[in-house]
Amino acid sequence: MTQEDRRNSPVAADVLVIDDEEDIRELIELSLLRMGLACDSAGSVAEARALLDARRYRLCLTDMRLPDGDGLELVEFIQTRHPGLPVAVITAFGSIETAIRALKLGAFDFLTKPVELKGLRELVANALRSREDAPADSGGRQLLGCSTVLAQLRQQIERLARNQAPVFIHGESGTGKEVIARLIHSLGPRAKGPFVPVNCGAISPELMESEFFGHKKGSFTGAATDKQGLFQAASGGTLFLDEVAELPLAMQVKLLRAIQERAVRPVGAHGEEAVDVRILSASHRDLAQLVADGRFRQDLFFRINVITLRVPPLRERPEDIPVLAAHILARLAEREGVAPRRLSAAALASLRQHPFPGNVRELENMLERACALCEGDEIGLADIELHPTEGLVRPLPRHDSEAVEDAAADSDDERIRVLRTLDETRWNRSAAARRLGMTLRQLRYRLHKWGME
Ligand SMILES: Nc1ncnc2c1ncn2[C@@H]1O[C@H](COP(=O)(O)OP(=O)(O)OP(=O)(O)O)[C@@H](O)[C@H]1O
Repeated sequence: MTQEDRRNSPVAADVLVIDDEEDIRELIELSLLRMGLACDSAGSVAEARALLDARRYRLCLTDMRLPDGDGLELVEFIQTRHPGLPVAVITAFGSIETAIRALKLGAFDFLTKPVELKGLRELVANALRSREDAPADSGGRQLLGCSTVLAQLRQQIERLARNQAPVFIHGESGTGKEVIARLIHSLGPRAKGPFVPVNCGAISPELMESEFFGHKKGSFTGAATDKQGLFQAASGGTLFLDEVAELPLAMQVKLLRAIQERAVRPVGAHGEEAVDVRILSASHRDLAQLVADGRFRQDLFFRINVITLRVPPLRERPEDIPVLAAHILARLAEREGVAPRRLSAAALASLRQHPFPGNVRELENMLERACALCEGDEIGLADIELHPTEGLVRPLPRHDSEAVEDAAADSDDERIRVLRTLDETRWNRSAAARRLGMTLRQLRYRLHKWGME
């Protein structure tokens, strides 16, 4: 079959093998054929890219040295254009550094030359098995990035996924805390159970108990039917307490009890119901400091914070920006049904200098805006509109007294900042609050004060 025939063939092969040495290609293809797998092969980076864009594969195996480039380029290409496709590299004996670079870029494994058939078969079987076992819901998002800290974070996540300890994920807004929580859930033994995220800052204090533990019909005005709580909904799976620092103290006591007793009592019910949930939580705030200030209960802090995962802000890992940007641009292009746009070298360089107070979410918003503005297929410096003030915006104080809240809410600058962000997020209040570095409740408070809600 010629490359042209293959491109036009809708039937997917299982594995794409990329090597410029024909006898190695044949050897690999033959062993895979014996495993009942159909192969396509390519002898160069360009040929491989064309096949990857034209057909669907379950696995890709690439040699490192190719006549028009190297295997690392292909690993990067696959992470951005075909995320989710497992790729392994074949490296020359003794070049372990290259293998490590490939793993950091997202390859799942490597083989060394001369290729041993037993090792090859094991690697292929593993790749295909882990794909089949992969749970449907990891939120559809991967934790992308090639920085050393992110590679370490991925390793920690894999380890933590296997046990049941409560994990507190600490990082600024938009750094990927929810992506991480979903990964811990989806890589662990509870993957087939539900993942229930809850934004603790967005539930009104009066309804909190009923939201978490459920209620019985008639237990209060408006309780027209029995209602299941978040704990019951997450039973057998994971309950993710996002913005956990926003929980009122009274609710913290009840939550602690539910976690300790592994049981909840719905509002209006007489007895308790056993629940089996793993608790993950997250916040951009320093919980230990809140404990010291008497704003967060120490006993709950110890319960939920058995292990802390720190997610570094994007400005501490600018090397992740190219991979993230390419991935975001590919996703936007797929949504629009067009070819992905590229970032010019100058645009990329200036992104790497930007402090990104809103982290990956800010990068996503910025690129979405840039795609809307940009006319060609390359996004230039002029399209990315880096507002110098964006980098200077500090998160507002969150636990300060009403007086401080009022002063912040009253300033014109603050009003302009809030309104501009609301416009940018098309009045999606949750998204705007996150970008502004405040809770939904704080945003609502401001809008209410300004007579806008
Ligand atoms: N490493 C990453 N790889 C891919 N996407 C990422 C990564 N980090 C963040 N994102 C994306 O950035 C956006 C924000 O991520 P997420 O909601 O997980 O952040 P967060 O820290 O939970 O934010 P918040 O504290 O405001 O709730 C999402 O669209 C997410 O998919």
